[in-house]
Amino acid sequence: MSVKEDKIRSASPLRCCQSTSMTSVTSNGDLCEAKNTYMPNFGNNLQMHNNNYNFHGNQQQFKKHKFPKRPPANLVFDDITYDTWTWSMTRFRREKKHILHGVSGLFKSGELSAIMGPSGAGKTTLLNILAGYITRGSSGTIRINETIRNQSERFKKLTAYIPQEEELRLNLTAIESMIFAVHLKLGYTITKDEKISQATEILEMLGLEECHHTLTASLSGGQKKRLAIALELINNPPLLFLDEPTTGLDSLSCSQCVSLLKRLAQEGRTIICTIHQPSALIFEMFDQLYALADGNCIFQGPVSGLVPHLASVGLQCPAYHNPADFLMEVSVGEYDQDLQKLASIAKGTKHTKDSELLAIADSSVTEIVESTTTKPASLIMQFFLLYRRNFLCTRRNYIYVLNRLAAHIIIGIIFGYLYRGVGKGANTALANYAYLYGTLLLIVYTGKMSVTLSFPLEMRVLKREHFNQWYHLLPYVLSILLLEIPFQIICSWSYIAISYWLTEQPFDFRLYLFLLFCTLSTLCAQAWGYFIGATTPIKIAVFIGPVLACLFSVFGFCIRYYDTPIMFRWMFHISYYRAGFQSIVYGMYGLNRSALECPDELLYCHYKRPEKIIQEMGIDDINLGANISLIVFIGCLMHVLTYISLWVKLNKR
Ligand SMILES: Nc1ncnc2c1ncn2[C@@H]1O[C@H](COP(=O)(O)OP(=O)(O)OP(=O)(O)O)[C@@H](O)[C@H]1O
Repeated sequence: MSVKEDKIRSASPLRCCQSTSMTSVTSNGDLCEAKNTYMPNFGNNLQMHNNNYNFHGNQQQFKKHKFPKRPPANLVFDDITYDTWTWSMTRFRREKKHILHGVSGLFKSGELSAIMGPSGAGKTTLLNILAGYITRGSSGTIRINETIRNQSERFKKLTAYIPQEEELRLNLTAIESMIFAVHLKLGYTITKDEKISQATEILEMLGLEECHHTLTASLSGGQKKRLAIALELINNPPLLFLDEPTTGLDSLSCSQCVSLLKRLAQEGRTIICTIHQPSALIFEMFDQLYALADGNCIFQGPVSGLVPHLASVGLQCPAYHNPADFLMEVSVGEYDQDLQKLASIAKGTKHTKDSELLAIADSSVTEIVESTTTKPASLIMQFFLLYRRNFLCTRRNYIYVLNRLAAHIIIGIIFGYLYRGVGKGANTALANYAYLYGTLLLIVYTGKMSVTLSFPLEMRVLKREHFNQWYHLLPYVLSILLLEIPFQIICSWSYIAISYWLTEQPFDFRLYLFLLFCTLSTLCAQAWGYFIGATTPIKIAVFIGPVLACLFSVFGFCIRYYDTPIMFRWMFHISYYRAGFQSIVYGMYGLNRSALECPDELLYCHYKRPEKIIQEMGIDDINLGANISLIVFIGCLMHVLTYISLWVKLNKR
C-alpha cells in the first residue's frame, strides 16, 4: 500500500476499518482489483461505488429513465413502543413482552438509512411499524413531513414495502411480472406502449435486461431482490422500506443491491432498510444509521459519526475493525457498556433532529399524493388482469394441473372397475351405496384439500401486493375463484363420466341430479378449503380439512338421524356432506325408480324394490330443494367468511 493511500485511509472517519476489501466490479460484472478508487470522505465514496458497482453498464439506463419528480417525504417518528403477548411455557400464563421502548427518530428524503442491531433487537418490528405493515400493539406518532400518519389510503400510496422474502410470482418471467404490475398500478393513465417501455426501462435500470424472459423462479437471489424493487418503483413511491435486502446475497450482489438503493435515494426518495451485519464497504454506503439494542435506540446519525460518537463515550473502535461489527459487539454487551446510558445519550440528540427537520421545507402529504398523475386500474380491469395472470401461472404449472386431472381419471377407472355394473342390480345395491359414498368423499376431499394447501402459500404474495396497493381484495378473490371453480368441476366430471358409465348407473334425469349434487358438494368443500387455508397455518390446515370431511361424512352414511344422540343432531342439520350424500342416494333409488334387476339364479333380492333402500336408510322423505339450499348456503357462507378473514388479516395487522 502506498504512503498516499495510507494517509487517505487514516483520514477516513471509519479509520478502524483498514481491512476493507478493495475489490470492485467491472462493467461486465467481473470481480477485479479496484484502482485508485478509495475516497476519504463519504460523499466521494459514493463516487467510488458508482464506479465499482456498475450493473452491466446500466448507468446510462439509470440516467435515461426519468421518474417524475415528487416532493420530498421525510419520516419522523416519536416515542414508538410495541408490546406483544406471549405464552410462557414455564409459568403457564400470558405475558406481555415489550419489544420497542419508545424510540424516536427521523429519516430524511434523499438519504439511504439503515436500521441496524443484533438479532432480536427489534429492527424488523420498527421497520414494519414505520411502513404501516404492523399497526396493532404499537403506540407513538409517525409523521410524514408535518402530517400525522394514520391508516388511510393516501398514506399507503406514498410507501412501498419489500419484505425479506421477496414473495414473487415464480411462474412469470421478469418482464411479464413487470407488465402485469405496470397495468395494475398505472391503469389507463398511459398507453400500452408507454407501459411496456417503462417496464423495460426500469428492468434495464436495475441491471435486469438480460433476464427479461427468465422465469422468476430461475433468477438468482440478487436478481429477485432487484426485481422486487423494480416492481415497486413503477408508481414511484417517495418512501421505500426494505427488510434485510442483503440477507442471503453474496458480497457482490449485496454491494450491487445497496449501491442501487443509494442511487434511488439520491433521486429524492426516503429509503429505509434493516440490515444485519454489513461489511465495512457496504456499511459506508449508507447515509444514516439508526442503531437498536434491546428495543432502544443507541445511536442515530450519519454513518460517519458512529465511530467518533462511540469514542466519545469511551468505546474506542479497535484498529483494523469493521465499525459495523464493533457496533454489534457493543450492542450485545461485549464491552460491558451500559446500553441504557447509550440509549439515553441517543435520546438527547433528538432535539437537534427536530430542529433539523423544521429546516427542511416540507410539502403537505396531499401535495405529495397529488404529485403523481397516475391512477391504478379500475376494479374490473384489476379482475381481468389478475385472472389473466393466474391463468398464465396455472398454465405454466401444467404438471400440477395434469396431475390433478389425471388423478381424477385414474381413480375414476379404478373405482369404476372395482364397482363395475353395481348400479343396475338389486343384489349389488349395497355395493352401489358404498360407491356413491366413496365418490362423494373423493370429490369432497379433492375439492377441499387442493385449495387448503395451496392458499396459505398464496397468502404471502397477496399480503405484499395488497399492502403495496397493487389491487383490491375483491377482484383478487374473484380471479382466484373463477379459475379454480371451473377446474374443480372439470376434474370431478372427468371422474364421474368414467365411473358412472363403468358402474352402469341409470342414464336418465338421475344422471343430472347426481352431477348437480356432486358438483355442489365439491364446490362447497372447496369453499371450506379456502376458509381453512385462509385462517389456519398450513400445518394445522393439513389435518383440520380431512378431519372435518370425515366427521361430517359419518352423518347420513354410517349413522341415521334417529340413531344420533340428541346432543349431536345439530351436526346432521349443518352437514353439507350429509345433504349431498342423502340427495344422491335418494336421486338414485327414490323418485319412482322402477324395480332393480335381480339375477335369475337368486331366489330373493332384498332391494328389488329400490324405495326399500331409502326407507331403511331413513331418507325416504328428504327434501331435495332444502338440501340444495343448505349446500349452497354453506358454500356461500364459507366464501363470505373467507373474504372477511382475509380482509381482517390484510387490514388489521
Ligand atoms: N408477534 C410477536 N410475538 C412475540 N414476539 C415477537 C413478535 N414479534 C416480534 N417478537 C419478538 O420481538 C423481538 C424483535 O423481533 P424482530 O423480528 O423485530 O427482531 P430483529 O431485530 O429484526 O431480528 P432479526 O435480525 O433476527 O430478524 C424478538 O425477540 C421477537 O421474538
